[in-house]
Amino acid sequence: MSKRIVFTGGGSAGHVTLNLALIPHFLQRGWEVAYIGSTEGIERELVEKLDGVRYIGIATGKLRRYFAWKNFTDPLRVSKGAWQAYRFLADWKPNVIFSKGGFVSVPVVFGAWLNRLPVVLHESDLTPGLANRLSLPFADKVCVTFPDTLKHLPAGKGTHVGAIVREELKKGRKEQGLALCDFSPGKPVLLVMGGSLGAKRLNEVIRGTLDELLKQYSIVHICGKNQRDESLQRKGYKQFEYVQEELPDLLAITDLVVSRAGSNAIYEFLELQKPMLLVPLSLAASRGDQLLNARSFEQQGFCAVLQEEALNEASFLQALKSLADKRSAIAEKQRAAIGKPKDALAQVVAIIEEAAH
Ligand SMILES: CC(=O)N[C@H]1[C@@H](OP(=O)(O)OP(=O)(O)OC[C@H]2O[C@@H](n3ccc(=O)[nH]c3=O)[C@H](O)[C@@H]2O)O[C@H](CO)[C@@H](O)[C@@H]1O
Repeated sequence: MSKRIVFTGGGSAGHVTLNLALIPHFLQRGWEVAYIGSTEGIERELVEKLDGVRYIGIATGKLRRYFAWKNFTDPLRVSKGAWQAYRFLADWKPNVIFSKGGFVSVPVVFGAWLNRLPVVLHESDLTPGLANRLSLPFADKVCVTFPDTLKHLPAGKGTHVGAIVREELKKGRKEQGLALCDFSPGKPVLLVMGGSLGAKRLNEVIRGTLDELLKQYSIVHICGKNQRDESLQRKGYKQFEYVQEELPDLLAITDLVVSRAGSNAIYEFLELQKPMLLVPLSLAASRGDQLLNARSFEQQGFCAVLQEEALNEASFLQALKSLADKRSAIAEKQRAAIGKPKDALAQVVAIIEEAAH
């Protein structure tokens, strides 16, 4: 009988990306693959495009750090989701569960533990997120992207595997990228990426400084769902809500990046040697994981950082200028870092296969 694996994780693209890179590998090896995600999250849209993967949508709720009426009904939804996950795992009997984190993953990991199934977690931020911290007692192994994350895990549970960057991101074609944006060759291209969910404040600052920026750059602006501003559309400024198959070609024409500091995105830019100005999600809106990711990259000389609390049009233009001035020094550090390849994907696969035994 073929082996079975359940992937879980969701809520934002960052919690799905790695699963998307791993799934084809298991399908090619003849494993049966199921994905447990939420009924309406981004993971459903991304995973349902794949052939050969069974998608199980479960009810989900969120632990919020602020008041919302949903705080009263969400515990019921989480209990329902936990029951749905438990039932599925008991019936389907997978050999192993791989969890990428995000709020949907906690009941799945708990259900796996009740069914005595092995669980492998993955943490791509420098410090473990809440979902992974809750899942930790029920997991057999944890793979991590940043070496320093091991300090936050029980001894022996964690393995540093490094970042997994989708191969297709390295295969972009410049001519296609320029054609997609209708850009003229020659002018440097600035890519602005507000994380998989967009970034409202960053969008405002880009738009407020657009005339100034366009004097020097062509701009690709990934601004998030329903955040396009058609009135600003003009030659040299191309807006996207979210990109999928276009991303490699857009990266191929990119000279400088302005981005949130989600761990997947910043490791992708590092691998592709893009000097980057990181604007981590504010401490008011998050647990501060992006700030730690960004500071770690800054200490290694891979990027410049501008905190959202200090973000305004003047500070942004100044930070961008200083990034442009330092770009060759940054590129040098980036080249040296990626000169030491580590096959992260193969390591994660080996850890999952071992757990499945
Ligand atoms: C608001 C929030 O909770 N953010 C978290 C989320 O970010 P987020 O989901 O933004 O995560 P990442 O930056 O890690 O990953 C985004 C992924 O989406 C891809 N992408 C993005 C835009 C686009 O148009 N197309 C596309 O394919 C990127 O290439 C990347 O692979 O997960 C990260 C990893 O746990 C955390 O560090 C972030 O703090």
